[in-house]
Amino acid sequence: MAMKVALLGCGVVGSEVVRLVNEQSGELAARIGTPIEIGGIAVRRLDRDRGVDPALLTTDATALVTRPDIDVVVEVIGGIEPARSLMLAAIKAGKSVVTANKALLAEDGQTLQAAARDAGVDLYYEASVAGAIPLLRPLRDSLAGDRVNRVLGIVNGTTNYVLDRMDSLGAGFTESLEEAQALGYAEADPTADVEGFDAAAKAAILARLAFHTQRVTAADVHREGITGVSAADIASARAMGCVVKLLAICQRSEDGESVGVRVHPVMLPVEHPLASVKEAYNAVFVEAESAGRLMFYGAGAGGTPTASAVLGDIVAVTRNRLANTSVGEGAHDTGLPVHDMGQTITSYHVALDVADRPGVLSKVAEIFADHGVSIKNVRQEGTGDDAQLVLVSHPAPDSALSGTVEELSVHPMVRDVASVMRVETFQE
Ligand SMILES: NC(=O)c1ccc[n+]([C@@H]2O[C@H](COP(=O)([O-])OP(=O)(O)OC[C@H]3O[C@@H](n4cnc5c(N)ncnc54)[C@H](O)[C@@H]3O)[C@@H](O)[C@H]2O)c1
Ligand SMILES: N[C@@H](CCO)C(=O)O
Ligand code: NA
Repeated sequence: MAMKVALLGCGVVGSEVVRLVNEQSGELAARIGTPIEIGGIAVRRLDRDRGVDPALLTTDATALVTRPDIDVVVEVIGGIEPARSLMLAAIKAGKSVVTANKALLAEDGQTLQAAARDAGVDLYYEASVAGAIPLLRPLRDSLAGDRVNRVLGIVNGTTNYVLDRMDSLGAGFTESLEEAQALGYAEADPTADVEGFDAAAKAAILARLAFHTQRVTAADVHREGITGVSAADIASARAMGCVVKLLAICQRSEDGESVGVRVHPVMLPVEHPLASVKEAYNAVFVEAESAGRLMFYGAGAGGTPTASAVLGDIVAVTRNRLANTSVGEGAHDTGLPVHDMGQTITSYHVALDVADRPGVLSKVAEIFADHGVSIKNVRQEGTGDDAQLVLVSHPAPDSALSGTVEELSVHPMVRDVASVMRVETFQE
């Protein structure tokens, strides 16, 4: 008997899921041992030609998710509601659920996982982080016997595309964002991309899986987007042999008692493996105690690559159903809390427009020292009234670094803080 899939949403990702399920039906049946069929597709409007059998379309998603013949519900609507209610209704009705919805998982993944455990069904969400890249199941399954200490990644394709265009072509922010939207990478509201909300949601999901701590939600993630990244920042990064990337960083504290989860622009040395990730590609660097460093790379956005991850999950949950089993994810909770950004150890790059006069450098150095921040290197560019001091700090608590910049920004000797950005180092 065929496994029946109900699809919720038929947009960029959903329409590709339909196409792939139909095109690959023979191969999928052979691999799984049973055919997979699309049993129904919930859409908002019936009057659009989607190239699918119109008899499959319905506007009544609630009825579809509880229909007795449906085995697996695939949610690709996005957003919190009605996605959450529909998924909970599906789970309660004994269906396994596959979703690409990072916003919902980051906000309320705990509720969904608990419901799935109670119902003895699966909730799979590989497409929600880094699109096509197999990342969540490697973290959940392959690294289940290891201790992950840090996850560092480019997890938003839109912002990587924009930053890459600004850096490699000198393109403007707005035109690059419009291109990313036209290519189907951006969220329905691209503010979610450029202000870092999308990456923050993914960071929360990654932190939960990496550190087995259920309590991380998107609200716990320190978030800064890329709207403040200027051409001057990108030029400053270049002068230091760096590129600017928006990174999601999930890290255990030194004492192992808490975790830090953050998303912000970073100056990354060109020799760092993440620095060469171009266009809308994603890449995630995982540092584990026994496995060492691992890197996952590939297409993080776009309808077809994302649909590939959705299909992989459909196959996995179908196999589990046939074996009469489910994963029961989220039952083990280390309860590790999230510490404040201020406590996180970071390094800053600071470029200051100053006058080239005696005493300026020593005053700037004194302000760093007053905040307990040690300077790693300093260089001067230009002379006279157009001088710029470029300083890179040693690692220090983020609160000490932001305090230093705050004091510098109001000091009469500093004409302007031309660029401030955190710096990641890399040792081979
Ligand atoms: N596009 C990508 O590259 C990508 C990558 C990874 C994850 N995702 C995630 O996949 C999900 C879908 O993204 P998308 O890019 O396909 O979005 P989309 O806006 O293209 O598609 C969503 C579709 O859902 C429909 N919809 C909205 N409310 C509905 C309802 N109540 N009932 C039925 N249909 C409804 C919309 O009309 C739209 O066609 C989101 O959670 C997104 O974050 C997208
Ligand atoms: N808007 C997201 C889609 C993939 O989750 C991105 O640009 O990465
Ligand atoms: Na993925």
